[in-house]
Amino acid sequence: MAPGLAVENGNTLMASEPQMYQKGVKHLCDNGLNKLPSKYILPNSDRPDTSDYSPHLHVSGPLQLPLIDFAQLLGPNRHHVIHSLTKACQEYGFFQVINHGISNDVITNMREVCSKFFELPYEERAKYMSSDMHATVRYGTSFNQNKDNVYCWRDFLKLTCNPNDLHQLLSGWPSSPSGFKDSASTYVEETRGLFLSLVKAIVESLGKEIDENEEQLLLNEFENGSQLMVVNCYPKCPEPELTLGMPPHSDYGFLTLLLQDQVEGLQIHYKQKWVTVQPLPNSFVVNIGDHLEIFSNGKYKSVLHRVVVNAKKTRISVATLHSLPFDSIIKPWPKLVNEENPRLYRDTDFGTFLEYISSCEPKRKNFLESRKIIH
Ligand SMILES: O=C(O)CCC(=O)C(=O)O
Ligand SMILES: [Fe+2]
Repeated sequence: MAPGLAVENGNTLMASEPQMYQKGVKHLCDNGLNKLPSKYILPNSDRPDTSDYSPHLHVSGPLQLPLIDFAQLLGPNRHHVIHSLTKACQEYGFFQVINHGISNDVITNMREVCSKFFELPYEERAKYMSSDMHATVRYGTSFNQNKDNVYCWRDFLKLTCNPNDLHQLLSGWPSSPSGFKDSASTYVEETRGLFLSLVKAIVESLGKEIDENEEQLLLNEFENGSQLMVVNCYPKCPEPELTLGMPPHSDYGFLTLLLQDQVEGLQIHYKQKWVTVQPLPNSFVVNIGDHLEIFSNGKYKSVLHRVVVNAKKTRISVATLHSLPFDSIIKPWPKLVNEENPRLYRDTDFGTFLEYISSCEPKRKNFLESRKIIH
């Protein structure tokens, strides 16, 4: 047992508990744990319902998200795929992309360096810890560790990777494990390429005529847009039914591309129920963020999702959040606003979004609600 630890009620506790939790879940587990510390125990109403939480107890089984075959999107069947995309965005706010063209090597290398990062000694990971929500490299724990009363069972590494500054940003990225910077920067560039193709298809799926010039202008904005990568680690949890890896939230960007491993954990709010998304090897789960909800004037909604943890396997996921540049104004696409379809959201600058996220527990969709115009 590490120095400074004391055993109480069969549970291992630190003499100076608050600091211990700031060091993250991985650190806590590495010191031996057979019971969930109270810091992570959610009130009854917020706990994952065990009938939802355990895939084996699922009445209807895990959810297979609508599949978007990216190769088909680039071929003669594009209009069919665009139609499926409209349906997926409207019904689920989520879809799964296959045949996306990002090679297995790029994905495998990324998975490997991410796993290795969380296996590094605590002191090595701690070099990237920062309480500054605006730091461009940030290792941390929970959802918003400065504000959360109950902590989530998650550690993360967040890297800002905006294309215009990527070269300069890279110098601050973890130098250990070896190959991290190479694998992660390749992954960032490849996911950005996929995002740009998906944005083009999403704009098309909104069903408005757009000439080539207009389209190019719109896409140029995204090309120089913002990108944040979040590597999430959810260690094995001694009492998974009492806590969550991530609370219900929507993502603030335009689209999020998520690479999950084979361990189930992601749940989306679908037809008033929490349903587990079945992992599909080497695919990307894509979901609509708040900015796309605003841009589409509410035609597409950002959907609440959360993460449940389990007692058997550590889970690692990589999310890249893509949107317009940080200095942009997020607003409904004028083509979607007319007399019959009045504008439903106020203009919002990106900074206000980020300010909100760092200043409170950004649970559920409170911020987006505050941007709505009530007619
Ligand atoms: O780990 C997951 O499956 C989801 C992660 C997520 O929702 C996020 O990073 O915003
Ligand atoms: Fe998310």
